[in-house]
Amino acid sequence: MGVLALLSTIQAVATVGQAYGLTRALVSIWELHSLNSIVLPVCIFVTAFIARQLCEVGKKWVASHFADQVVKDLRPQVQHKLFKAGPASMAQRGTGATVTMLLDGLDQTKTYIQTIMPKMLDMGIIPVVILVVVWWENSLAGIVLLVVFPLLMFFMAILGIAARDKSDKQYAAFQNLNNRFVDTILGLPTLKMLGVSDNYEDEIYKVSERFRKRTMSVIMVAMSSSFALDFFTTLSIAVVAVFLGVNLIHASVALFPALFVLILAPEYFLPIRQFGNDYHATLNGKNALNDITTVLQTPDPARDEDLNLDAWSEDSDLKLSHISFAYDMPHEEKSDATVTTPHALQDISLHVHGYQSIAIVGRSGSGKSSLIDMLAGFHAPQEGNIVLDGISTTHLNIASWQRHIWYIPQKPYIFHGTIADNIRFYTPDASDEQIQSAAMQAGLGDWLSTLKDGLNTAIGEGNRAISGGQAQRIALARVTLDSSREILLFDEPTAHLDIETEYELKQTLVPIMRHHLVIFATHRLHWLDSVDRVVVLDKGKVVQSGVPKELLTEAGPLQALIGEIGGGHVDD
Ligand SMILES: Nc1ncnc2c1ncn2[C@@H]1O[C@H](COP(=O)(O)OP(=O)(O)OP(=O)(O)O)[C@@H](O)[C@H]1O
Repeated sequence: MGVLALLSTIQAVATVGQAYGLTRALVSIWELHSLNSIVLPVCIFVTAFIARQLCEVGKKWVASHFADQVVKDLRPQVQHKLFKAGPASMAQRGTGATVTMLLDGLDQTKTYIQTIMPKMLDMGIIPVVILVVVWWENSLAGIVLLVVFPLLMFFMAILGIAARDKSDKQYAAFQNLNNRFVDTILGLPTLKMLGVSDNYEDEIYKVSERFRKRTMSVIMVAMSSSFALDFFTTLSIAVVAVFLGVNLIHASVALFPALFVLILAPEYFLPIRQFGNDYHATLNGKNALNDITTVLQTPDPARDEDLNLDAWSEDSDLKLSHISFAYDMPHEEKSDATVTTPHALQDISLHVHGYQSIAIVGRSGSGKSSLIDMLAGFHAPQEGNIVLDGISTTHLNIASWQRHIWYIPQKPYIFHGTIADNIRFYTPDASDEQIQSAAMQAGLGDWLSTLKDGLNTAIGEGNRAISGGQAQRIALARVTLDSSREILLFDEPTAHLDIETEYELKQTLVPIMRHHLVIFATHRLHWLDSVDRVVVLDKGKVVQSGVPKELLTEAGPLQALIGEIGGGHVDD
């Protein structure tokens, strides 16, 4: 910043020197002096011109270097913040908007910083230096310039506010477009299957049209603003010129000061004009920077690094008391005071002790995944209390708790790499034999024998596609590979498996359950024979809880659920 300010000051002095040399040379020629008399002014002009250009290049280099460094620092900070915020926050922002912020947004921020910062310094330094010189030469011309400048700033601010409002809307439309686009790409198989991909194409077209119109309206404001700025500066220069011309005619001012001031007048307005033009051109970068700053300023979810859980053993204890939780409202609904989100979990009390296996069942939307996510520490309850091994805490985002957890979501993520890499993802030191054995245990044997490269087959984004069931088996293989974690949280661990494969996997999972705390959400009620407890959820509340055998004999919510589903699968 200091270097940029120094270069701007040198540039201001060089601009004055350039105008001085030019004026001196012109006046000498006008007054018919010898050619020798213009050598020095021309040298001054050329030196000042070169110095000015060098300053310009230097400023660009420094600003680009600075912007590079800022973006280099920002990128890991934003990533770290997003990782800390967890999957719930990502779901709320939208994948498309997040990816755009991290890729295009950071590049736009770089352009914004490297363009606007030197222009702001120029605007603050160059006109002041020129004004002092003009005032020195002709105080009345100085007064004209001084009066016009705040007026110009005022116009620029008004137009800037109008452009900013439009640009905010355009940026929101851009984020919406990105989210829609990613949504459509991810949902393409469903859209094709339902035969509505054409409708979605129309929808994307409409959203992109909206974005186009908003972009056009930003460009309109930017163009009118540039026009207004140019008009007013030209008018101001004309006023100065007329004023000097009249004084020249009346011989109340000499030719040199009049010409010198006239040549300097456009230079006085140049920084503000350049700032105005670049401000509009970089509004997207400004919005991206705001977006990034908002992410960075979002308070981290409460995380307890101090609460220490050495291990989960047969004597360990977890008590949730009167827990309630509601998801954050989507951004567009936040401003609407009449909209409230219903609680996903309400007044939940749950006592878990030692190596138990607990099935959480309920209709779709009853809160099973939300409860599992809360146990994994992704959501902090808004009400209620949690006591972990005798220590009270308001949430389970606890480093030492999460170190003991295995969490398998409904759709386990498969990373770009080989099957073996994916299995050893959380256990990087596992040997090939251990991976092979974990793969067999998870029921991957038949599939692997059909693959030419076996465990070394590349899968994940852009590689060989795999089925949902295969992804879940890989996730289960990760679990069997790591015996150091005693708590298993599963959200529909067998949702994508056919009943025969599920039965095979059940044989693998049931022995694991005996020496682990296993809590899993499931729609498949045959698991009830293998678990110690079942918790029935309905509309976010625990409506029944107990030993499955006992609950199955009495009329109640579990019976009603079984009645509804008929077979072994609970669904609406
Ligand atoms: N990210 C989210 N933002 C807002 N509301 C959500 C979010 N995720 C879930 N919900 C809402 O919270 C409630 C509970 O959802 P949850 O996914 O926990 O139910 P579930 O029993 O696991 O359903 P399913 O069996 O269909 O997976 C539902 O009303 C759902 O619409």
